[in-house]
Amino acid sequence: MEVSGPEDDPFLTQLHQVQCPVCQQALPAAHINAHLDRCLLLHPAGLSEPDDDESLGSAEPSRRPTSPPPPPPPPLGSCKRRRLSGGSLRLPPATPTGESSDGEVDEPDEPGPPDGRDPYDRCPSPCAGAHGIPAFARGPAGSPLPLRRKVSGKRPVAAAASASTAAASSSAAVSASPRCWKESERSEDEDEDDEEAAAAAAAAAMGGEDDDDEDREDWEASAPSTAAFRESAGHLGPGRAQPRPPAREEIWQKLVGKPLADKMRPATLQEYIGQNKVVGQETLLRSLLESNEIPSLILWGPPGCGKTTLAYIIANNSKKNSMRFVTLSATSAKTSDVRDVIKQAQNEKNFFKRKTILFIDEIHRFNKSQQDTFLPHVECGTVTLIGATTENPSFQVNAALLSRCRVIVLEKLSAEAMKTILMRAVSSLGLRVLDQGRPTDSVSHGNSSSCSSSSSEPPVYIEDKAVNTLAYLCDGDARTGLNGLQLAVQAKLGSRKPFCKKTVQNYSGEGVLITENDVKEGLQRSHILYDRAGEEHYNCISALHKSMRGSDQNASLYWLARMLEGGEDPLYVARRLVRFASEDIGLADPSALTQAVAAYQGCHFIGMPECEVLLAQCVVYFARAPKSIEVYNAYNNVKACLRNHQGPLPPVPMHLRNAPTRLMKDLGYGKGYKYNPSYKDPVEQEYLPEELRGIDFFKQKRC
Ligand SMILES: Nc1ncnc2c1ncn2[C@@H]1O[C@H](COP(=O)(O)OP(=O)(O)OP(=O)(O)O)[C@@H](O)[C@H]1O
Repeated sequence: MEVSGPEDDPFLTQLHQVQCPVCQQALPAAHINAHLDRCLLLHPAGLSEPDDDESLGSAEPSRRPTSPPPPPPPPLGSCKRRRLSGGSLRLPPATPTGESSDGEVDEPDEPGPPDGRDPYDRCPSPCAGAHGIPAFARGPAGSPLPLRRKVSGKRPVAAAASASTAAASSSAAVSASPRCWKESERSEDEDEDDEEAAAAAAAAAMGGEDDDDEDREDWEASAPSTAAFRESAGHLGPGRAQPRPPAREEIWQKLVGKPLADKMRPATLQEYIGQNKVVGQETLLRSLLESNEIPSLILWGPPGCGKTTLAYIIANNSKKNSMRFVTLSATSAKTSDVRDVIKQAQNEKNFFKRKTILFIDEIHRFNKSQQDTFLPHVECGTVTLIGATTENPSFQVNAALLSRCRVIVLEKLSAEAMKTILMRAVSSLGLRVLDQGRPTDSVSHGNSSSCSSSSSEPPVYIEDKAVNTLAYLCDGDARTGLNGLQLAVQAKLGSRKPFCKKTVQNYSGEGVLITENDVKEGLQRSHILYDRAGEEHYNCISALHKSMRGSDQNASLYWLARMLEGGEDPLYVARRLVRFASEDIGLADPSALTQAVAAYQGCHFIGMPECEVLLAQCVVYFARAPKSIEVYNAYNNVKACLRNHQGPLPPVPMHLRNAPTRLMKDLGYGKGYKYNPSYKDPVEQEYLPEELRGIDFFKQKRC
């Protein structure tokens, strides 16, 4: 909350005198800004006076209250600090989005009073020291640059205000990025990132653009943020000076804090790699997004393929079009949270005609009745639902809800797409890619910045092969790939072993080299992508069954190993083998059933890992065995016959009935039955009900 002071009262404003920091002249507070403009022209070096700066700077910490009680009216002359200090400027909050506890994001607020913090305090750029008069930048040689603001035609306060606008827009840009709108995910250091970005934008606006590029780069390297990452990845477009090739410390700093995958999250469709079937040019979803017609969607795909990212991109898009975007995670949200969101959405629709998009991550974690809560509201358009799920929505999402949503199937990212994503990260970290096939001087730079010849620090390299391997090993999961890269780099930089030039042919430099092995270790593939409770469980067992049916012993072993290595229960596989023995091998090799039951019992006795070979033996036996579905088909025919029968089922013929009592015998049960062993020759006897006489379930397809 801003503290009110005498300058707020027109009478007191006239009455109170302030001292010009340039010429030291005392004059009414209301005239100080107009005076400063003139004074700066007359005394261009005036602000370099160390005493003044120092006095203002040193006064600053004590001025900043932790909790702001209204101060007593200051004595004459003391209000110069209040008037000129950055803290008294009406700056927007560092994070201009207000979010409710459920993650709702509102539009940026109007610029308001700073909430007790001076953003300039945080900026380590050269002008940050000038707390009192933040706009006074200095030239490279330390000379002040007073004319700069004259060119811009802004007074210090006005310039600072425009800086604050720049800060706001910078902050808004950051807040529009996905990592900011999810309140629950915001960490303190993210807030700091935003504030620092805002302060930097303010500093840049005040101090000019040319001189502080280098300082700004330093600052960005030491205060990593999404903005800095995106900038170094070339997102800010042409015309920006490329950052200096970063040394180990700078790279290390960039990796501190949030996971690399989060920092690299794309904010626009242009940065969204792969998934062309869904969001490529001329796809339905893209045109809907471009025309701002967002239907209710279920995004279905494996982990790390970009579901949440796509939702964030839609969020950015919808915020631009003044829609509300509310996010809930089904892992933590309760039904009451959903109701609250719906209620707010109704109010927004009724009173402000604003649409609400509700994003529910992991929607499959909501039970059916929770899903029912928003069904009518999706139906009537109160909310547009976007759900993300790794599970097959046909099983996990309420059928009624499903029919009101368009299901978008995202695929695992291809190795090429993964390579692009990884190279983007490599570039933004400032690593250089070492292509072993090329001679020394053609080492490709991950960052196209100028060469490090000017840098005293040895550079950090990553083998091209290492990036390729990572792209393949992460199995289409961008999060795994990026975080694997992060771990590899951190582990290598942490150990601080420079690489020996002999290790890489043709390279004669010094520095740190991240190799394929580092990447493999970083990826930590202790688990194979396999979800015992979900989709992958059914996919793999189906692949095993089909491979055995197709007599492909290699594929059969592969799918078996993939399940067992992924932690599947061996008894689950063994049960499937018992079924396969009858369903697919049947009477072509009746001992298959015995094999399967034996394998089941063996697994039961000895468990994993020893039982894996039992299963492997059985699987290969089955893959090689002759196949017959004769029995299986015939039995299906019988079932169909029963199901399709019209009217009451025919009675069991009397001669086939058992007659354990006298009464039953008297009633004709068992009468006329021919006991086969009593006959030397085959017995002529009917066993089917009369109306089914002559039917052959083995020949016909269906009854
Ligand atoms: N198509 C893509 N283009 C560029 N980066 C991507 C893409 N998909 C994912 N990423 C990167 O991978 C990270 C994880 O992606 P995201 O959170 O969208 O995955 P997800 O499919 O929602 O996974 P999960 O189901 O596990 O939540 C992102 O932060 C982003 O850096």
